[in-house]
Amino acid sequence: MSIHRQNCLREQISTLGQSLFDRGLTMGSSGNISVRLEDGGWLMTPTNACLGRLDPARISHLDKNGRLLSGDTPTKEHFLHMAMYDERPQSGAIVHLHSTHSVAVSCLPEVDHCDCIPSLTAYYVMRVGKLPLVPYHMPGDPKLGDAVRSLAGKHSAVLLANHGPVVAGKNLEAAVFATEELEETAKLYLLLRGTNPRLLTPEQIAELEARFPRD
Ligand SMILES: O=C(O)[C@@H](O)C(=O)COP(=O)(O)O
Ligand SMILES: [Zn+2]
Repeated sequence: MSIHRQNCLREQISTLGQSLFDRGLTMGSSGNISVRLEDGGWLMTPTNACLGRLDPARISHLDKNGRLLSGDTPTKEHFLHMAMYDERPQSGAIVHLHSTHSVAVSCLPEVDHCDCIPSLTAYYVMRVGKLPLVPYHMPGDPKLGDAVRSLAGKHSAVLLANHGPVVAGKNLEAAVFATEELEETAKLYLLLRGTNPRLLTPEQIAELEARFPRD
Protein backbone atom coordinates (compact mmCIF):
# COMPACT_ATOMS: atom_id res chain seq x y z
CA MET A 1 0.00 0.00 0.00
CA SER A 2 1.36 3.41 -0.93
CA ILE A 3 2.20 5.91 1.79
CA HIS A 4 -0.29 8.25 0.15
CA ARG A 5 -3.13 5.70 0.55
CA GLN A 6 -2.12 5.01 4.16
CA ASN A 7 -2.06 8.72 4.93
CA CYS A 8 -5.56 9.08 3.45
CA LEU A 9 -6.78 6.31 5.79
CA ARG A 10 -5.13 8.03 8.77
CA GLU A 11 -6.96 11.25 7.84
CA GLN A 12 -10.24 9.38 7.42
CA ILE A 13 -9.93 7.72 10.86
CA SER A 14 -9.29 11.14 12.43
CA THR A 15 -12.09 12.91 10.55
CA LEU A 16 -14.71 10.25 11.25
CA GLY A 17 -13.50 9.87 14.86
CA GLN A 18 -14.02 13.60 15.35
CA SER A 19 -17.43 13.45 13.71
CA LEU A 20 -18.55 10.63 16.03
CA PHE A 21 -17.17 12.40 19.09
CA ASP A 22 -18.63 15.80 18.17
CA ARG A 23 -22.08 14.24 17.83
CA GLY A 24 -21.81 12.69 21.31
CA LEU A 25 -21.60 9.12 20.02
CA THR A 26 -18.70 8.38 22.34
CA MET A 27 -17.24 10.36 25.23
CA GLY A 28 -13.87 11.08 26.84
CA SER A 29 -11.28 8.59 25.62
CA SER A 30 -13.82 5.82 25.08
CA GLY A 31 -14.14 3.93 21.82
CA ASN A 32 -11.63 2.77 19.23
CA ILE A 33 -11.39 2.46 15.46
CA SER A 34 -9.30 0.23 13.20
CA VAL A 35 -8.77 -0.23 9.48
CA ARG A 36 -7.23 -3.26 7.78
CA LEU A 37 -4.38 -2.56 5.35
CA GLU A 38 -3.81 -4.40 2.08
CA ASP A 39 -0.65 -6.10 3.42
CA GLY A 40 -2.66 -7.63 6.31
CA GLY A 41 -1.54 -5.03 8.87
CA TRP A 42 -3.77 -2.47 10.59
CA LEU A 43 -4.12 1.15 11.58
CA MET A 44 -5.66 1.41 15.06
CA THR A 45 -6.47 4.30 17.34
CA PRO A 46 -4.06 4.56 20.28
CA THR A 47 -5.13 3.61 23.80
CA ASN A 48 -6.47 6.47 25.92
CA ALA A 49 -6.85 8.69 22.86
CA CYS A 50 -9.90 10.92 22.46
CA LEU A 51 -11.59 10.08 19.14
CA GLY A 52 -12.38 13.78 18.79
CA ARG A 53 -8.75 14.85 18.77
CA LEU A 54 -6.73 12.16 16.98
CA ASP A 55 -3.35 13.06 15.52
CA PRO A 56 -3.16 11.12 12.21
CA ALA A 57 0.64 10.76 12.56
CA ARG A 58 0.35 9.07 15.99
CA ILE A 59 -2.22 6.43 14.97
CA SER A 60 -0.80 2.96 15.73
CA HIS A 61 0.46 1.01 12.72
CA LEU A 62 0.58 -2.76 13.35
CA ASP A 63 1.91 -5.49 11.08
CA LYS A 64 -0.12 -8.59 10.26
CA ASN A 65 1.19 -10.30 13.42
CA GLY A 66 -0.01 -7.45 15.59
CA ARG A 67 3.48 -6.01 16.17
CA LEU A 68 3.60 -2.24 16.58
CA LEU A 69 5.55 -0.71 13.67
CA SER A 70 4.99 2.96 14.44
CA GLY A 71 2.79 5.38 16.37
CA ASP A 72 1.47 5.24 19.92
CA THR A 73 0.54 2.08 21.87
CA PRO A 74 -2.64 0.70 20.24
CA THR A 75 -6.05 0.41 21.86
CA LYS A 76 -6.21 -2.18 24.61
CA GLU A 77 -8.94 -3.85 22.52
CA HIS A 78 -6.53 -4.57 19.64
CA PHE A 79 -6.90 -8.34 20.13
CA LEU A 80 -10.70 -7.95 19.98
CA HIS A 81 -10.44 -6.11 16.65
CA MET A 82 -7.96 -8.72 15.36
CA ALA A 83 -10.24 -11.60 16.40
CA MET A 84 -13.12 -10.02 14.50
CA TYR A 85 -10.98 -9.47 11.38
CA ASP A 86 -9.81 -13.12 11.53
CA GLU A 87 -13.40 -14.29 11.30
CA ARG A 88 -14.47 -11.68 8.75
CA PRO A 89 -12.11 -11.56 5.76
CA GLN A 90 -14.68 -9.37 3.99
CA SER A 91 -14.42 -6.61 6.62
CA GLY A 92 -12.02 -3.71 6.20
CA ALA A 93 -12.80 -1.61 9.29
CA ILE A 94 -14.15 -1.88 12.84
CA VAL A 95 -15.69 0.73 15.14
CA HIS A 96 -16.27 0.36 18.89
CA LEU A 97 -18.14 3.11 20.75
CA HIS A 98 -19.77 3.79 24.09
CA SER A 99 -22.85 5.25 22.37
CA THR A 100 -25.38 5.88 25.12
CA HIS A 101 -28.52 4.10 23.87
CA SER A 102 -26.61 1.06 22.68
CA VAL A 103 -24.86 0.84 26.05
CA ALA A 104 -28.23 1.18 27.78
CA VAL A 105 -29.58 -1.79 25.82
CA SER A 106 -26.42 -3.75 26.70
CA CYS A 107 -27.35 -3.39 30.40
CA LEU A 108 -30.98 -4.54 30.15
CA PRO A 109 -31.60 -7.92 31.79
CA GLU A 110 -34.46 -8.87 29.48
CA VAL A 111 -32.72 -8.58 26.10
CA ASP A 112 -32.57 -11.61 23.86
CA HIS A 113 -28.88 -12.62 23.96
CA CYS A 114 -29.07 -13.88 20.38
CA ASP A 115 -30.65 -10.68 19.07
CA CYS A 116 -30.62 -7.68 21.40
CA ILE A 117 -32.68 -5.29 19.25
CA PRO A 118 -35.72 -6.42 17.24
CA SER A 119 -36.11 -5.65 13.54
CA LEU A 120 -37.95 -2.35 13.86
CA THR A 121 -36.91 -0.78 10.54
CA ALA A 122 -35.69 -1.78 7.12
CA TYR A 123 -32.50 0.26 7.39
CA TYR A 124 -31.53 -1.52 10.62
CA VAL A 125 -31.93 -4.89 8.90
CA MET A 126 -29.87 -3.63 5.94
CA ARG A 127 -27.01 -2.25 8.05
CA VAL A 128 -26.91 -4.38 11.20
CA GLY A 129 -29.14 -7.48 11.16
CA LYS A 130 -29.07 -9.83 14.16
CA LEU A 131 -27.13 -8.39 17.11
CA PRO A 132 -25.86 -10.94 19.65
CA LEU A 133 -24.83 -9.99 23.21
CA VAL A 134 -21.26 -10.85 24.24
CA PRO A 135 -21.07 -11.82 27.95
CA TYR A 136 -19.39 -9.23 30.16
CA HIS A 137 -15.62 -9.19 30.47
CA MET A 138 -13.44 -6.36 31.69
CA PRO A 139 -12.29 -4.02 28.87
CA GLY A 140 -8.94 -5.24 27.58
CA ASP A 141 -9.52 -8.82 28.83
CA PRO A 142 -8.31 -11.25 26.11
CA LYS A 143 -11.39 -13.39 26.90
CA LEU A 144 -13.41 -10.64 25.21
CA GLY A 145 -11.52 -11.41 21.98
CA ASP A 146 -12.33 -15.13 22.30
CA ALA A 147 -16.00 -14.39 22.96
CA VAL A 148 -16.23 -12.04 19.96
CA ARG A 149 -14.39 -14.54 17.74
CA SER A 150 -17.08 -17.15 18.34
CA LEU A 151 -19.79 -14.79 17.01
CA ALA A 152 -18.06 -12.62 14.41
CA GLY A 153 -18.19 -15.15 11.57
CA LYS A 154 -21.97 -14.85 11.45
CA HIS A 155 -22.43 -11.28 12.71
CA SER A 156 -20.94 -7.99 11.52
CA ALA A 157 -22.03 -6.31 14.77
CA VAL A 158 -22.02 -7.51 18.38
CA LEU A 159 -23.00 -5.81 21.63
CA LEU A 160 -20.61 -6.15 24.59
CA ALA A 161 -22.67 -6.56 27.78
CA ASN A 162 -22.55 -3.48 30.04
CA HIS A 163 -20.10 -1.90 27.63
CA GLY A 164 -21.07 -1.10 24.02
CA PRO A 165 -21.21 -2.05 20.34
CA VAL A 166 -18.43 -3.40 18.08
CA VAL A 167 -19.29 -3.07 14.40
CA ALA A 168 -17.42 -4.21 11.29
CA GLY A 169 -17.91 -2.90 7.75
CA LYS A 170 -16.38 -3.43 4.34
CA ASN A 171 -14.67 -0.05 4.83
CA LEU A 172 -14.57 2.62 7.51
CA GLU A 173 -17.49 4.62 6.18
CA ALA A 174 -19.67 1.49 6.11
CA ALA A 175 -18.66 0.57 9.68
CA VAL A 176 -19.48 4.10 10.88
CA PHE A 177 -22.86 4.14 9.09
CA ALA A 178 -23.79 0.79 10.63
CA THR A 179 -22.72 1.95 14.11
CA GLU A 180 -24.83 5.09 13.77
CA GLU A 181 -27.82 3.04 12.65
CA LEU A 182 -27.39 0.68 15.58
CA GLU A 183 -27.36 3.62 18.00
CA GLU A 184 -30.48 5.21 16.49
CA THR A 185 -32.33 1.89 16.56
CA ALA A 186 -31.28 1.32 20.18
CA LYS A 187 -32.85 4.72 20.92
CA LEU A 188 -36.06 3.70 19.12
CA TYR A 189 -36.13 0.40 20.99
CA LEU A 190 -35.88 2.21 24.33
CA LEU A 191 -38.55 4.73 23.27
CA LEU A 192 -40.89 1.86 22.38
CA ARG A 193 -40.24 -0.21 25.51
CA GLY A 194 -43.48 -1.15 27.25
CA THR A 195 -45.45 -0.73 24.00
CA ASN A 196 -46.19 -3.43 21.49
CA PRO A 197 -44.56 -2.16 18.30
CA ARG A 198 -45.20 -3.79 14.95
CA LEU A 199 -41.97 -5.52 13.86
CA LEU A 200 -40.89 -6.42 10.35
CA THR A 201 -42.11 -9.89 9.47
CA PRO A 202 -39.68 -12.75 8.68
CA GLU A 203 -40.75 -12.43 5.02
CA GLN A 204 -40.01 -8.70 4.97
CA ILE A 205 -36.62 -9.34 6.59
CA ALA A 206 -35.79 -12.09 4.08
CA GLU A 207 -36.75 -9.80 1.19
CA LEU A 208 -34.46 -7.03 2.52
CA GLU A 209 -31.58 -9.46 3.06
CA ALA A 210 -31.90 -10.78 -0.48
CA ARG A 211 -32.10 -7.30 -2.02
CA PHE A 212 -29.50 -5.58 0.22
CA PRO A 213 -27.02 -8.23 1.39
CA ARG A 214 -24.77 -7.10 4.25
CA ASP A 215 -21.07 -7.84 3.96
O1 LIG B 1 -14.05 0.49 27.46
C1 LIG B 1 -12.82 0.50 27.31
O2 LIG B 1 -12.03 0.71 28.23
C2 LIG B 1 -12.29 0.29 25.90
O3 LIG B 1 -13.09 -0.66 25.24
C3 LIG B 1 -12.43 1.60 25.18
O4 LIG B 1 -13.51 1.91 24.71
C4 LIG B 1 -11.29 2.53 25.14
O5 LIG B 1 -10.08 1.87 25.34
P1 LIG B 1 -8.75 2.31 24.54
O6 LIG B 1 -9.08 2.16 23.07
O7 LIG B 1 -7.68 1.40 25.01
O8 LIG B 1 -8.52 3.74 24.88
ZN1 LIG C 1 -15.03 0.32 25.31
